[in-house]
Amino acid sequence: MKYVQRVGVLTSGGDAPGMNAAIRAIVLALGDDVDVIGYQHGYNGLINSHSIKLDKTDVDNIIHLGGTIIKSARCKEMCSIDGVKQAVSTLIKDKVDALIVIGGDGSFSGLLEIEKLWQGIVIGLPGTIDNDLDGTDNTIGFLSAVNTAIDAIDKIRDTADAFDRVFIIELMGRHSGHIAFNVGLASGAEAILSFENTDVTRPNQVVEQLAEQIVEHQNTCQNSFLICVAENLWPGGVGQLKEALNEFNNIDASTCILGHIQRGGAPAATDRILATKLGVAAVEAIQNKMSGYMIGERNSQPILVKLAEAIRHTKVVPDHLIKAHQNIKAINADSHLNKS
Ligand SMILES: Nc1ncnc2c1ncn2[C@@H]1O[C@H](COP(=O)(O)OP(=O)(O)O)[C@@H](O)[C@H]1O
Ligand SMILES: O=P(O)(O)OC[C@H]1O[C@](O)(COP(=O)(O)O)[C@@H](O)[C@@H]1O
Repeated sequence: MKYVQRVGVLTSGGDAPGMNAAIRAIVLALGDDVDVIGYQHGYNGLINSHSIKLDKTDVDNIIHLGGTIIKSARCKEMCSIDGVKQAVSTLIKDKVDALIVIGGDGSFSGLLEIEKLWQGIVIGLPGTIDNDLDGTDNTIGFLSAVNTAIDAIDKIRDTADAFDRVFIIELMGRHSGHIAFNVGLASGAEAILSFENTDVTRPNQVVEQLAEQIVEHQNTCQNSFLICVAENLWPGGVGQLKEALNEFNNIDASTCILGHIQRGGAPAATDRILATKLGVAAVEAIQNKMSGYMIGERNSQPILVKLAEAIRHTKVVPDHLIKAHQNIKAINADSHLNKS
């Protein structure tokens, strides 16, 4: 294969803090001799041939910015063979030698479709706040989202404490509980309801147990009670859970959906460093003519994971985190009972 002269980059799916830091690292590591084309709005940019040339000056002072300077999107057309063919024809027309896609498992599925029809090098960088990609300890954006949510919940705790209120807080992650669990643990939530520890096929049982826990807490320590709930877990949403608690035991809970604030804001230090490390490693992989890999991180070291492996299974919340929450809950309940 000839020397790599032109590299395409795009960001796809939900944006994640640190995507800009990754773009910066890629452009700087490739240096002046390689052209970088930023395809805009995810795969739409490839399909509709919307792109900008990226050079060193374009990535000045972006390491601290949330969002993505080349925009992101979800692109339905890419899920059809015609869309994939169109994307490939743009890569050929633009004489691109390698394509780097920063996104999650959906975006990597798109990249694998491109790989089937295109001779160039394809590399994925894990960019999603959901942290659900197998083969990497963390995805770019996850820890920033966790920090943002913790900041918000600390504020909710103040007002909840002032009124001894019950708050149900919804965290992002439609299919995975990494955000809900990590945020719940770090904000000291009294309850965490996530895919890994909640059987929503038995909603009455869940409500009964939760209500018991709330009443016991209110009787023993008279303080706020925070419940972190993963998005898309409870049938009908957190509003329905509030209603169910009210109907079951007259519990008056407030709800707060943190929503997209979790995706915005400056990337945390950890994400700036992760994105820079992985961006540089992506360039190294391209220079070594490695194709079909996600660049992940294991024990602080960049690693290459086959794209197909990275998306085969959704990464689940580790058991030790679930246990840690259970143990803390039990110890907390005991100590309040002993005091009363
Ligand atoms: N099976 C697929 N084939 C081709 N493209 C896909 C496929 N699944 C997802 N994509 C593309 O990737 C985009 C982002 O996927 P999505 O699941 O929304 O986010 P993420 O990449 O963060 O998981 C989709 O809008 C679509 O353009
Ligand atoms: O911004 P949208 O399109 O409403 O999507 C919301 C979803 O995107 C995310 O923020 C990120 O998901 P992806 O990275 O998989 O795209 C999810 O946590 C959330 O469920």
